[in-house]
Amino acid sequence: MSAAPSLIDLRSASFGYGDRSVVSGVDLTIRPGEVVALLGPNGSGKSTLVKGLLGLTEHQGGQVLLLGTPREHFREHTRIGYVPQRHSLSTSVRATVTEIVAVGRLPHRPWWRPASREDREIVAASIRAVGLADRAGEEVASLSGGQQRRVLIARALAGQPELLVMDEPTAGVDRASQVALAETLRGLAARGTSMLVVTHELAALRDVVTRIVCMDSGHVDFDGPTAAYAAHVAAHAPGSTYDHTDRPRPPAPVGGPFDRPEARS
Ligand SMILES: Nc1ncnc2c1ncn2[C@@H]1O[C@H](COP(=O)(O)OP(=O)(O)OP(=O)(O)O)[C@@H](O)[C@H]1O
Repeated sequence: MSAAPSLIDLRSASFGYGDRSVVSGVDLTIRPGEVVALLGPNGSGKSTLVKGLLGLTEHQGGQVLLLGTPREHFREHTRIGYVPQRHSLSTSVRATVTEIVAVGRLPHRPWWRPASREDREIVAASIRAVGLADRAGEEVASLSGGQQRRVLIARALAGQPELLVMDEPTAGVDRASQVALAETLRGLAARGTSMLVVTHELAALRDVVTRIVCMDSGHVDFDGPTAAYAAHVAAHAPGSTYDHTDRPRPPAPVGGPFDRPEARS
């Protein structure tokens, strides 16, 4: 086991809304350098879990440590970047890519101090990291949904987080943007960026992910390396309702878990 301090540490954690518990009894540790894919059927509680650990849904039980600090006392929110689900930029926003990404630097300086040269360099590097350097001066409203998603990832990166949490970054965008987003995440992983990625499109991230965590009905039912995930999928009878995508399940697994046709389309 690595001696590096954990970025996320959940012990029997439960999250929900009001009186309703959605996620319960979750143990999860994420360490620096890991790229964890969080999978599970629709409604299994993936978003509730990531929002819960970030303090955006109710913490109903167990322990939640963020960078070693209990969630209730954690104040350094820029150390964990978050790109929420189905979030894109309003087409009515008249701002350039650079201006939007620069917002990610704001928590790092007093409101009255103008951006420093270092701030500007970090913003430019964040835009390069998502492959949008050639669009930096353009208005975000002129970009596709997938490109806007990359702008939001760049904005999170500009905060120089130690962990990047993304809720379905490749969902609902065209195939070309999915490929570009996967390329973006690949580049970040190569630079050692730790990530927790909720996804249904595992195939797109096959060579990026180091570990898979699966949820079912509010519980973690698998947590292990990508190679072991194949056996987990195989253990569930073909044709059962067990499925980590919202598309029809094929009659039998084809090749490895990453090669399932429904995950590729
Ligand atoms: N704001 C909310 N208030 C009350 N219940 C909610 C809220 N958001 C989600 N839920 C409920 O929590 C359960 C889990 O939803 P959640 O969005 O966490 O699942 P998910 O695995 O992320 O699903 P998907 O893959 O469709 O995004 C669902 O029954 C959902 O109706």
